[in-house]
Amino acid sequence: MSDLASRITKPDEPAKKVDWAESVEADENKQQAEAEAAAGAAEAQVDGAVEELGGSGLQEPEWDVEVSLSELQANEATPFHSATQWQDMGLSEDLLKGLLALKFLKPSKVQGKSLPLMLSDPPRNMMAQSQSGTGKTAAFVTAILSRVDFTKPDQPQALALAPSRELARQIEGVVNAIGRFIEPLKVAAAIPGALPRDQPVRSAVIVGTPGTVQDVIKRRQLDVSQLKVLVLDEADNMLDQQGMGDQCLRVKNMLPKSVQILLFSATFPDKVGSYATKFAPNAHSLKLQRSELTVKGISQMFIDCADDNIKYDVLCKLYGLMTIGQSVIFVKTRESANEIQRRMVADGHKVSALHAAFDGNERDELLSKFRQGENKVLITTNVLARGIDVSTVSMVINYDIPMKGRGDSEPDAETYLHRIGRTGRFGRVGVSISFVYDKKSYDALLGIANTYGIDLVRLDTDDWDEAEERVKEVIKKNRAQAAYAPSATDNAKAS
Ligand SMILES: Nc1ncnc2c1ncn2[C@@H]1O[C@H](COP(=O)(O)OP(=O)(O)OP(=O)(O)O)[C@@H](O)[C@H]1O
Repeated sequence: MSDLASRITKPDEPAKKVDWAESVEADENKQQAEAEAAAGAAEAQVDGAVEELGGSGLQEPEWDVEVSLSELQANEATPFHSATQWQDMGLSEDLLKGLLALKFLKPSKVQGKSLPLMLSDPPRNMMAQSQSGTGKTAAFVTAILSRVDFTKPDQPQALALAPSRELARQIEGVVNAIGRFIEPLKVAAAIPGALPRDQPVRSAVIVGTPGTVQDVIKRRQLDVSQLKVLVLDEADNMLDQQGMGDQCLRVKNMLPKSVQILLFSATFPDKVGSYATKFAPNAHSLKLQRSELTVKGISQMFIDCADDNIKYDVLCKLYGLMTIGQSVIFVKTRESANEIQRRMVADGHKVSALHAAFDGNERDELLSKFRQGENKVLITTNVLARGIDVSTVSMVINYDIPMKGRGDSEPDAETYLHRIGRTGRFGRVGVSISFVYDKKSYDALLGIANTYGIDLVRLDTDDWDEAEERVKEVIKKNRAQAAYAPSATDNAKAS
């Protein structure tokens, strides 16, 4: 393990022996006492947890609030800071009201930078990259709602495509939430089973998956003659030639030539870069360096399991931590998702599985229960790796390291980044734990760590008390103060 060792940070504190149940109880009491003090700061952040965005509407657990969102947004070093205000962007009153009602008090960096470019006239294409959980959805939804002419509410004018039905539904929710003061606002979801067959789509905004959208256009259910904006969320995934690239191109070719194309993702690997440039020619571009891609609030850890069987035992040991907040466990196949769920349930744990073999309604219901906090642990495949925003997710487990290529020959660094990005949303902290168990999985994780310059923390399973304490500490911190605090040199420069 010498190579990975150079990327590994060992926990620095000495192992602390604590009784797990006692420490949780003590922490709960402390949290209650701290809750009131923290309330002011906590109030500054309401996001995917709010009912309007499909969340439970409950306040998040009163974990230690390390730093308020307003402090985080004031810090230029974070992706949550913007030099501009919503009020400077020429948005309509209704839109401003919608953003502020969601307590989106200030734009994030990607919002502040991309919106003026997307809204400039004549419209120009845009390719925008920003870390996971930094508000790309609100950026393109605000652009869409600024471009639509609401005197023609039945006329399709904007189309957003996403790689999964869950993400399309989520974006539909964000359009309705940000546009709640716009009258009349009509949004349709073009996902399998959601649109009545053979009836025209009478909505100004359509959010869908590429296959279904292609079908409804072909069947002349969707009149695209006046479409002004096309958004591809998770654009690198959507344009991937091995996946949905052809479908997206066919959809684009059926739209008016003048359509403004907006591509958003946290990752734009070189491989799709040139294709994306052809798909959205002459685009404004906001790009990140590879080293900027990891979200600082996510503590990335790994566990070296002796063999494949041990992975399951380790997972069960982690169960107590998984249910402090909410957790997502990523596995390679639907079959292993089912199998792990079956075993865990038989062993007395409450977990659900969600993958593409379930029918649409079942998938909607499962995710809705997870958003509401009814289910705390979700076992899934890459179908939920991208875009899904549940702010109370505090832990992501890579039960299988994501792989791609023929015969899973290469590590899938982009998918790793998207998977771990299901936690640490908009400045929160979270933990990701990746399991390695043989040379292939070890080399794959090393490759990913090298790609992004990640310092992985190794969790020592010989000392569970210490491992648990370490993870629990991170989960309980509501904000990433340490990670985003300006360094001493930054302070010196500023003064
Ligand atoms: N300006 C803002 N102020 C406060 N919260 C915000 C703001 N913009 C977005 N959020 C919240 O941040 C969270 C993450 O946003 P979003 O899902 O758009 O991230 P993303 O960049 O699209 O992530 P991903 O790359 O994973 O798709 C959401 O819960 C959203 O409600």
